[in-house]
Amino acid sequence: MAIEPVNINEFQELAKQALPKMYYDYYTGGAEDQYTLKENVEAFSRILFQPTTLLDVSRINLSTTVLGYNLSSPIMLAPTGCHKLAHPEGEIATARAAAACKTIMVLSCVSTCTVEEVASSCDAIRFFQLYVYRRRDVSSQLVQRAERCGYKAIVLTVDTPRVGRREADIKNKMIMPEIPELKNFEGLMSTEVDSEKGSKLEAFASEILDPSLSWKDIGWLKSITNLPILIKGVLTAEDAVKAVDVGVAGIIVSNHGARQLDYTPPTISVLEEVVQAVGGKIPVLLDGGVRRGTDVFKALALGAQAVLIGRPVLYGLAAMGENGVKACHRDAQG
Ligand SMILES: Cc1cc2nc3c(=O)[nH]c(=O)nc-3n(C[C@H](O)[C@H](O)[C@H](O)COP(=O)(O)O)c2cc1C
Ligand SMILES: CCCCCCC(=O)C(=O)O
Repeated sequence: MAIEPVNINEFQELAKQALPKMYYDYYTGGAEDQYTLKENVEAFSRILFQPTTLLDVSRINLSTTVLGYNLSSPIMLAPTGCHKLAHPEGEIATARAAAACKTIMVLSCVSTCTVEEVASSCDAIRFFQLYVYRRRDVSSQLVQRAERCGYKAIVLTVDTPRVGRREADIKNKMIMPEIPELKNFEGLMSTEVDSEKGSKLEAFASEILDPSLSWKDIGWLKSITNLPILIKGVLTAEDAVKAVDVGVAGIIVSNHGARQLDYTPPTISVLEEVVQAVGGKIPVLLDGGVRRGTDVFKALALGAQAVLIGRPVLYGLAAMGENGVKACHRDAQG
């Protein structure tokens, strides 16, 4: 009889068995020495509890709200690219799991099911994650499509002026943009990459991502959408204050799962400074290394409104499709 995984590390093992090495390496890897990758998880382990006792815990309610939406627990699904590399149903399976778990799914703009396909697949609460492209018209069309299909917020990722140096992807000549196609771009922009060397993902990203993106562009983004905007990739009090000043609706403390700049601090270690700088004016969320309910509890205790999980979703999806995502969401609650 097959053994039921009981935690996210066991799901990771199953994902490793299920996936071709190139895709497993893409999902699991971080940038360069992967120092921050390890630290994202280990920094949680260094925070210990000193519990008081004899409190009535017979009735526990894990539910919370994010931007006014009710969630069954404070664990959302982070945007991650290309779910069809993990499972043929791709982001549709993930969205159905989000609906079943009553949580928010943030759809990556580099998804393998379109914004529209995901929207019509179920009634999950969906946010749309945006990269800003050199072709601003492509970014605006994606935002407008998301708005038309009922996505509730735009999550602007600000830590990716280029894709980080992921050495496994370089060795594997990671070919994610071509197989399968990045369907949101169909009819808008070519996803073909003319490069024989290294990571094709990196080459593709350098061609299309706009490295000039800066604070003034928040005004541009606000001018093309009525949706609330969250900024994903804040790691300092200074940037948190700027985010409040430009009028965004929320902040995600994130180092992109340690896939961008290596040697950034683990996210849990900077959460408190960001929360203090924001002073309760907007919600602060966190992702990076969240693998257990105790991690979630630590993030909430340090001021996060909720957390997001990235790789755990991909491991669940690769291992068992929609049911695997549901199980990983449950396991992240502890
Ligand atoms: C395979 C993979 C793909 C990702 N793709 C995106 C993306 O398209 N957009 C984005 O903003 N973040 C992306 N991320 C980063 C996640 O949103 C999130 O910040 C990170 O995975 C959280 O860390 P965790 O994996 O330790 O939970 C990706 C992460 C992974 C692992
Ligand atoms: C626009 C191409 C870049 C896709 C990067 C996906 C991502 O964020 C990740 O792999 O991490």
